[in-house]
Amino acid sequence: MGKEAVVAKSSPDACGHLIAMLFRRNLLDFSAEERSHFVQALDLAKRTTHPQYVIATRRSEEILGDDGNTPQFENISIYNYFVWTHYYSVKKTFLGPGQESFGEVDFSHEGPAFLTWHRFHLLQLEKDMQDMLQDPSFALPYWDFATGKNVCDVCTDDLMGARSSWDPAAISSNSVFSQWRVVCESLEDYDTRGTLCNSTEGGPIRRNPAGNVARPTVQRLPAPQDVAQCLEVGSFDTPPFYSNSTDSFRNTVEGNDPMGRYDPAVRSLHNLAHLFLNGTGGQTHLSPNDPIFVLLHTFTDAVFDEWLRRHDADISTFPLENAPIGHNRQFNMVPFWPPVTSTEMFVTAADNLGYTYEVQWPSQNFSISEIVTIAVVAALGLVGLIFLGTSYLIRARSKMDEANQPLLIDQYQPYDGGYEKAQNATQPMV
Ligand SMILES: O=C(O)c1cc2cc(O)c(O)cc2[nH]1
Repeated sequence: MGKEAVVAKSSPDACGHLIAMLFRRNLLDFSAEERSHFVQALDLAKRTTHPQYVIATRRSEEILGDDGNTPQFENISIYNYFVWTHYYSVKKTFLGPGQESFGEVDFSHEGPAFLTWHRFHLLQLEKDMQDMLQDPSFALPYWDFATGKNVCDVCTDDLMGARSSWDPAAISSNSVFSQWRVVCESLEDYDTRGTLCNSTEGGPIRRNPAGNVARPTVQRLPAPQDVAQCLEVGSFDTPPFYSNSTDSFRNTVEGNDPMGRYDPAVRSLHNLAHLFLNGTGGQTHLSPNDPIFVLLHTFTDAVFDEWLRRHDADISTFPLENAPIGHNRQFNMVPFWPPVTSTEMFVTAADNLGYTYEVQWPSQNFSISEIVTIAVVAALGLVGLIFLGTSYLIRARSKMDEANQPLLIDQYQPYDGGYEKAQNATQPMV
């Protein structure tokens, strides 16, 4: 059995068969042995040719090559396939030589399918790694990036790689990730020649957490309160189902204003975590090349799953139509094969997908106005209690006084010297 997962229970799938439950855990809770096993598994995935998929390196118009007889496909490693699918989903559309490529289509961001797309992306990598390791209990861990801090706590040499002492934007040579080389970095080629990313590896991963001095707002990670607030947003998504959707859980967790108000300068949660990494992990066409991407997205998926659980997985606000291209709920998510729709991924993971997260969710702090309201109500209540208590005491006291001082009772005969008179009557006269 793999070290990452504890298979403690099973749940029935759609056909009623029992399936083992995978536990996606916090990477920081891993033992030294589990950490090493996970890092080695990622490194093996980077070096192992994908046993099922090849990638297209030219668009459909040129897929048979210059001679019309040479299919333009390449083998690719399991991890680089994960990078390629993300690149393909965000790539610009080539409109022809000399024309600017069209950048308004994004199949995996800025729309309702953001969460469902990345959920399937992770499931595919997890399954590929299980098969590679011949270990069905292998589970991806997560990085709880909502620390509110300005440090990357998983950036250590036993995990995702510390900062190099020589170059602040490089990974320490003690980490295997310093040896990784990125794919899909030839943007110029893709956009001006209409080629597609191929399996050729280029430069090293760049990463400089909290190091973007030009943009102070991305020098600190999201806070736990951001997660708590975002889980309160009631609608999954709202028109226009884009990056300016207000009161939308999807848009909030994706990383616009936590309360769903759109402000192009504001980045939070998922987007902020990407930009905090400040390098390969902050550029959409490249970001999965930095393996922190996997952990950032498992945590984002954990927030999604918690939202589905708390709000009873109501798909009614996931649009059937009018979402950006590729984002309607019954569309196949590009470029996954076999075809899969957002609807299939819009389900609670434990009951339907065979995995769950071990997370302690932050509780919602009260806002200033809520604190003032609570204080006023509490003060009024206290005054009321004091008033009631005092009047009760006064009444009780006066009742006690009446009982303890019978001489004050009206019916009692007032003192008229009768006792002395009677006494005197029985005394013999001297
Ligand atoms: O600027 C952003 O908000 C931003 C950058 C970035 C990179 C990435 O790979 C994503 O998946 C999202 C994202 N957002």
